[in-house]
Amino acid sequence: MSLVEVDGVHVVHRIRGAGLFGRDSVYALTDANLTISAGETVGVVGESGCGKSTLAKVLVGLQHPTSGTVRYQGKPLAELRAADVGRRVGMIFQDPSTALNRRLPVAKILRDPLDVHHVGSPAGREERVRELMGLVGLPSSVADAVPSQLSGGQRQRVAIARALALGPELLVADEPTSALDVSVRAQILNLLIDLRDRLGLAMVFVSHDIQTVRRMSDRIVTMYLGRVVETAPAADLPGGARHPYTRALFSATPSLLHPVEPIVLSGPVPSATAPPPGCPFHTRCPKATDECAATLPPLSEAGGHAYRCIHPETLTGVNAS
Ligand SMILES: Nc1ncnc2c1ncn2[C@@H]1O[C@H](COP(=O)(O)OP(=O)(O)OP(=O)(O)O)[C@@H](O)[C@H]1O
Repeated sequence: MSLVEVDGVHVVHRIRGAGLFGRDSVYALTDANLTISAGETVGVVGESGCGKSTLAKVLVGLQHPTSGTVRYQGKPLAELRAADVGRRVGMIFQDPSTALNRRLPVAKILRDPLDVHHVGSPAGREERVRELMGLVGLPSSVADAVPSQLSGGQRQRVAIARALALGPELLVADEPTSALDVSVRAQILNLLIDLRDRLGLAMVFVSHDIQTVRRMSDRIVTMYLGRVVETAPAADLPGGARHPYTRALFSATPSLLHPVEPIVLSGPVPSATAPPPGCPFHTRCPKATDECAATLPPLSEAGGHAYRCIHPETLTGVNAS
């Protein structure tokens, strides 16, 4: 059985706008389907506003689906108690400065989830806090420090330790390094990889940095305008990308090891309040035809690779490494 199943999830926000009764609908996530296996790392890529964070929040229960279901080992997330959610999934946010309570010392931040969910004895919780600090490489000397007394990298280590406090099986990391100094990004990435491997965690890794996502992930999900448009084994990318948008994302951040023919996209991403009919990508796609504008492409699936495109890219084989 899969660890997590995202089944037909839609998230629609109602905002003040020009629509009916002065309200607009923002289609943040449309018919998202995804399974995550135990121990698997799934990378999520796409331009700003394409729904990556919404998907991440849906996975941890911070965003309720407008429709559709998220299941953990077959149980709907909406029916799980908070402690059970915490034992299944932890989340790391982009900016540890805003994600941590700035008034609390590190040890208290890490003890809070254990206290709230009555995990073990008080002495056992103290021991668990020491263990968590060791796990993320924080010296015991910072136990009484508040977040403002720590470096950005140390703050993100605290956030990671807190996400692990209840022993989750899945870690959802939403741009975990983009708010950090370039010099500490690699350290935090290496820490995440090390923890994932030591603890056997599944991971959802959201990032704009497609080359890092490719290196870290088993599978890559490409999102465009709230839709999953391609899911592919990371090892098949970029040369095996079938959706032109995935190919375009890789071509925007070229790699010497994995060269991709440049694809220039026309125009901006359409508004999420009025996604175009048919294929959501057709307004910018160099291969679009009238049919693309008329009909949402069906899902084509083979060998763990799925995409929605009726004019898929041909395989270039440039990904061999
Ligand atoms: N609370 C909200 N109310 C209204 N619209 C929202 C809300 N949250 C997200 N959106 C909209 O939903 C869409 C998807 O947003 P989301 O944050 O998931 O994208 P993203 O891919 O994570 O972007 P980024 O890479 O910039 O973080 C965007 O159009 C965004 O403006």
